Amino acid sequence: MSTAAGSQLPPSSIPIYTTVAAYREWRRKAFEERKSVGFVATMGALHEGHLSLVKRSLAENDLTVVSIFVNPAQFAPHEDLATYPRTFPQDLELLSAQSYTASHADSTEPSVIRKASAVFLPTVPEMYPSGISQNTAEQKGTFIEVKGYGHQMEGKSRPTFFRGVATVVIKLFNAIEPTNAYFGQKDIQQALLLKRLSRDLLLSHPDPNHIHIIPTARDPSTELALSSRNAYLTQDGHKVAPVLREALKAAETSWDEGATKSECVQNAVAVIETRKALALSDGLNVDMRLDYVELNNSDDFEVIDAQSRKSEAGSHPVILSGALWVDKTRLIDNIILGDGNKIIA
Ligand SMILES: Nc1ncnc2c1ncn2[C@@H]1O[C@H](COP(=O)(O)OP(=O)(O)OP(=O)(O)O)[C@@H](O)[C@H]1O
Ligand SMILES: CC(C)(CO)[C@@H](O)C(=O)[O-]
Ligand code: BAL
Repeated sequence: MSTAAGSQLPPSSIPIYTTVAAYREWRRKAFEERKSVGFVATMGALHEGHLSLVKRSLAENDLTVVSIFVNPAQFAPHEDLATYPRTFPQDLELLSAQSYTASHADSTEPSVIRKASAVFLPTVPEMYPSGISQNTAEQKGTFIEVKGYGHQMEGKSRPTFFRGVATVVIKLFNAIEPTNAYFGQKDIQQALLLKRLSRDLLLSHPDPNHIHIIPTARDPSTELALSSRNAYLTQDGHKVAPVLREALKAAETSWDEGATKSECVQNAVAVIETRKALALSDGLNVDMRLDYVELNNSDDFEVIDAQSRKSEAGSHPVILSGALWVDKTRLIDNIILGDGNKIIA
């Protein structure tokens, strides 16, 4: 299949658009034909987590667009932009293999097999016409901040992260004009913040109710949350990485049993400390550093009170989340306490 601009792209059964102008030609036809467009934004190095988003989009939309763009603005200068895994030919193969059979309500009509309709693969200058520095003090041009919602949780450790995410995602929404967009629960703060961005900026493509949060896909045997950065883990790193999920599960159990927030966090930390000690005695060559375990209100991301308990929170969703460094890999994970159905849908 020919591509809009690229000559060095691998052969693909899915059209690849590298410019906004070429993509818009395609999108115009979809508008004219009144086709719904589902959108999955990614940074590539695709895995089953990304594919679960693609599957949902294929099931719920006539057409599905996947973007692959490693966004410099969301990486701080000391972070891993240069080494972020880039596996485009493999990504295309995985995407090409996804399909969904849509049957008509009227059973006399033949069913339709849906596959991803387009890949949006822009260059950095295409997305940042005014240029882009990872150093926010040097940046010029237009940036988006969702004030008050980007400094807690992940934003505490990555202060410029959500500015970079909000900026690139508003650009992607403007370019793609999706009917529906799909984001993963693994990055829960990101997904909720993007819903807020859509609400605050009165977006229609997508409106906040058409931004969907999909449960975290996990390794079936260890429950480790799938993540592109897991590719950085060594063999020993893989052995200890599931402990973040185990720690969060321990905190969830404590919460359900009526413990205070502060006791829940202590229990999670204890699980990680025990695993660290075991790794040492087993002679594993691995460096584990807990970044945080915290419980935050799902509305405003503020930290909940140390003495809060489940009985006070009721069914209102609280985000139990954590980040753990295993050598150079920063793992994140979360569990929604309370009524997760108010968030994940
Ligand atoms: N395990 C997962 N389950 C469901 N969705 C996921 C999972 N991992 C990532 N996603 C979602 O896929 C989308 C693209 O994410 P991204 O390309 O950054 O992948 P990633 O695996 O999260 O990478 P990273 O290692 O940088 O965190 C985001 O909406 C993200 O939340
Ligand atoms: C949403 C996103 C594609 C923006 O670059 C990225 O933050 C991600 O992959 O989660
Ligand atoms: N999935 C989050 C992308 C990032 O950490 O940059």
